[in-house]
Amino acid sequence: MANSAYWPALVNWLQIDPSVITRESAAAGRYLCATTDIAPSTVLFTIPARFLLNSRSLGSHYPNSAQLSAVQLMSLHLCLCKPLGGAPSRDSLFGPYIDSLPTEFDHHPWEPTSEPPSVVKAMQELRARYDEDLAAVRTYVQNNLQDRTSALNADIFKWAWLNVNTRGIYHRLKKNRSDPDNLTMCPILDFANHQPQGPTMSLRTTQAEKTNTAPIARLGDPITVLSPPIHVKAGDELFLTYGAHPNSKLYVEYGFCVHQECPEVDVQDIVEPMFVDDAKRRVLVDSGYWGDWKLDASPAVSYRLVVALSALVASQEEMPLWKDMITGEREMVSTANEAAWKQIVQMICRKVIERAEAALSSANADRRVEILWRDELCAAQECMRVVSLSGARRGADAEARVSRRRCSALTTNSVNMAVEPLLSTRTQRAFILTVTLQAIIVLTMVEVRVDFSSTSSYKTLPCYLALFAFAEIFELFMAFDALRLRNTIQLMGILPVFHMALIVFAAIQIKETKDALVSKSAAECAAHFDMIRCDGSGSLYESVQPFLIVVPCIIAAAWLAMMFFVKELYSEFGWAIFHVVGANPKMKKMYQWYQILLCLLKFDFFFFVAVTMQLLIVVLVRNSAEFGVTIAAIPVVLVLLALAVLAVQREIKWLMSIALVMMLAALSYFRKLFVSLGNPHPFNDHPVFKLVRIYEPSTASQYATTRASLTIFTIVAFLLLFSTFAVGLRCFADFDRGLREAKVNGGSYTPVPTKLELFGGN
Ligand SMILES: C[S@@+](CC[C@H](N)C(=O)[O-])C[C@H]1O[C@@H](n2cnc3c(N)ncnc32)[C@H](O)[C@@H]1O
Repeated sequence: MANSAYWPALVNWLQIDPSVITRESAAAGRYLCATTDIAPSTVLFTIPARFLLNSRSLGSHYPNSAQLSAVQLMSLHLCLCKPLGGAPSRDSLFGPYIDSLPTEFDHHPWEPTSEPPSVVKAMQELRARYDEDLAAVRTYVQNNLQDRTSALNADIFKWAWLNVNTRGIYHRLKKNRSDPDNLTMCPILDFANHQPQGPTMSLRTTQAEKTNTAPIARLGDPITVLSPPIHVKAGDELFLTYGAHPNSKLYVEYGFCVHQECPEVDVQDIVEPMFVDDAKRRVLVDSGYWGDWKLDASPAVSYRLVVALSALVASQEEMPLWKDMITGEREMVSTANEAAWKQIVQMICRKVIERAEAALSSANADRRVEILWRDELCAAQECMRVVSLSGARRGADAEARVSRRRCSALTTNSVNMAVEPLLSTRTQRAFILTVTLQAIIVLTMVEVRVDFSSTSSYKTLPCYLALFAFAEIFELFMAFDALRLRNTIQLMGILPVFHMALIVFAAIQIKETKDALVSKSAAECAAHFDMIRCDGSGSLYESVQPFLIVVPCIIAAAWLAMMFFVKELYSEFGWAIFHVVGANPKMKKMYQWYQILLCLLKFDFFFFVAVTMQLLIVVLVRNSAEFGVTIAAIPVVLVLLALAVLAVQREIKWLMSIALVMMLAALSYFRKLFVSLGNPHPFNDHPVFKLVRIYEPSTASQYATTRASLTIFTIVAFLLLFSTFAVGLRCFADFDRGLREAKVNGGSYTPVPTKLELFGGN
């Protein structure tokens, strides 16, 4: 039958009216698309079990079919029933379906041409699987179907086998979930092309899968296909995700490549020859870490490769430490060992880059092969960048320390919690030194050189200085904390945002201080000079002005230096995240939200204290009820913040719920305070605060600066708390999804499956 006529015959045979149809494109062959607008996750069609081509539906039609695997039996049936010479298939069981299959696989990669070595190896493995199946089917036919031996043509068998391999999907038919015979071909669904990300169709969980047993019905369960979880318009293509496969696998198993965000390279062909020591090879084989070693763009090196290379460079004495590492008892063998394997990784990267560049410079007729080489180049370049930033520079230091460390490393059983000990790299030390130095200089100037004791009536100035000193100490704490936790988000929060705000705040204070101090006109000062209220020679303002100007300059210079170090630290900490939660992109995303929340909670603390400080120093009347309420609020809020940290770290749902509700209450508190500050009228009857003094004409000028800064601080505190609440909800949604275990287990690195491994192929 002509291939274009398959569709009416197919739906007629299936006796369904699906809201989908097939179309054809030059790039991806036939594909499924919607015939009408479709609501999210709606049933598109159901294929009854008798129309599914698998070991159950075929088994009873072949004698001793248990001698064959599902792939072999399905391939045999297709081979015997292939439509020939333009006529329809003569198969009474699946004829209309077999007529809808592709007529040839000319473009499917079969003989290696100029693919990367790991792809060539995968192609050879696929061929070995094919040869084995062909041999098994030949034996079976000779023993059971003697009259059909001439029908077993190798070319036709290849066509049949490739159909099964590219169109077979997982379908529960056996007792054991991992039985390779849980495989079927499903009419209509098998027109769906692959899309690695984004909303795709899905299959309703079958009864057998729900009860985790073999299906009760003789032919198994039907397959119900659901539309993507979004609105689909008529004419839109409907995709499936075949699995989270790299291009090498898509190419070898399915014959196509797609754009990959995070390509990877299998480097077994480079690493294997490095193991000249048979004993180490055996250790890796016995522990299950032999092979499947990859470099990728993120996080750079697969954990299996880390384990293998650590063993490769470990001395005999270090092998017990290596064993502790793979059982999760320690993070790494030693700093020196890590530096050494990272150097080998760089060497591997160089080799991959060289060979990829050579392959890409020679014209390649096949676009797919070009993509495969580009993936290798991209993954190796990115890996090289990350590893050289994180390891090479400190490799030299580490090697110098190696002999000293080796003895102690061998005698200690302590678990290394971090990738590198705190402050062990030059970048970390330089970063913290910069923050500390600028804090010391600024604090010294603020506290020692600028004596405002004589201006105690002007509360604005001591308040500003107290705020500034607090901000410097807070920044120092945050910097240490970010390094300790390898928290890149916190680093970003400190630098471009917080430190920049400090510069602006310091710069504004030059004018604010002048406005607050110099209240007499030049004429008044000429008549009667007042050291505090006048400007000019001998005045207080003249003595503090140089410091007011120097402070923002120092902070700005420190900002530039810190920017440089943060860039380096960012790459260095990429490793740490990998060590904490592994390579899984979903897990990394969850970890990033978690880091953002912790960071926001710390900034909440700062802004809460800053607002409270200003209220207590300049606004509230001592001995008033409001003063007491504000003092009492301090421990409550600090406990709230601490509880929120605990709740998110341990994923305690009830505690997190309480923390979120309290955040909402605190938001309304800040909103009220903000409304009060924005109101030009006095607040004698404000329920919480009496901000009267700030607006009284007699004292208004003294508090002008504080009013502005208090308003800004209140807005920022409100926005921060609001963001904390929103991010808190996001993190709450991630509770019980494996992040806590990943953090606790640290070095287990078990990849969490992120996509349905739907289509066949191993
Ligand atoms: C299950 S079939 C899908 C229907 C198929 N296109 C057809 O013409 O019958 C799988 C095959 O579709 C093609 N394919 C699927 N997804 C693709 C994609 N994203 N890009 C290119 N080809 C794709 C490949 O040839 C693959 O082996």
